[in-house]
Amino acid sequence: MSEPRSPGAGAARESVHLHVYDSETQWTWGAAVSISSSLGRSLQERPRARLLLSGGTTPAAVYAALSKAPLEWERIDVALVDERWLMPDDPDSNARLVRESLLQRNAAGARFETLTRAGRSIEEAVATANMHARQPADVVVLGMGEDGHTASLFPRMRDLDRALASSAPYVATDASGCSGAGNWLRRISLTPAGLRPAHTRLLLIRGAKKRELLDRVLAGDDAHEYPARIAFTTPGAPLHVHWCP
Ligand SMILES: O=C1O[C@H](COP(=O)(O)O)[C@@H](O)[C@H](O)[C@H]1O
Repeated sequence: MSEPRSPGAGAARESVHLHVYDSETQWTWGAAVSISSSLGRSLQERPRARLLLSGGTTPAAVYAALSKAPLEWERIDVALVDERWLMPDDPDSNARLVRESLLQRNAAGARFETLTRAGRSIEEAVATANMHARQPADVVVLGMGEDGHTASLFPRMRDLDRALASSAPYVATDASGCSGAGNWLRRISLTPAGLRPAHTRLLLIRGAKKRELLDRVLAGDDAHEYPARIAFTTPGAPLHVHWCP
């Protein structure tokens, strides 16, 4: 890892643990076992555990592996790190991805909170998400786009400042002007304030491009350049990065 630019930033990077796997299969099972172990520990300590999941193209195999974990899934609340302003059954929604990959097999009995719901405005959806977020997350699974975004916090996004500085766990975002957001500009996203209380943080990434990007992300601390930096600059739990080629 690069030399820290300040004692504070260095301390944050020291709390990043990189788990490297040789193959996608090992990565899938390594990450799934890590999430499952954390949830199991939480269930020993509390009546319910809370799991926040990202969407995108990376995590489906891990979620499918996790769905086979022998956990008391009826005691687990599954919610989303972020969502495109789409209904939960839309094929491009993160909710649909989680439902089809995780909420199957042993995990079919988990309680699932979507961020969007028919007939609900985006402001109402954010208010409901913030109410649910009063229960701190046990495990947060983050992703990172090739532009360095995480959740729905995109570089140069119009209201990135507001989202990064927000004291609310979730905000509505407008990703206009950020090509990484694709056709989905209106979104709901976890903020650093929402990430902070989580007991366990994971970042799931694959491929050479994202490994190079990770090095650049870890070499600085400005979340405006790479919002994915909130994963390790936000005070709280260490970050476990799971990567395979
Ligand atoms: O838009 C999103 O992208 C990120 C990263 O996705 P990936 O396809 O590069 O893995 C994801 O973490 C986020 O939940 C999603 O809404």
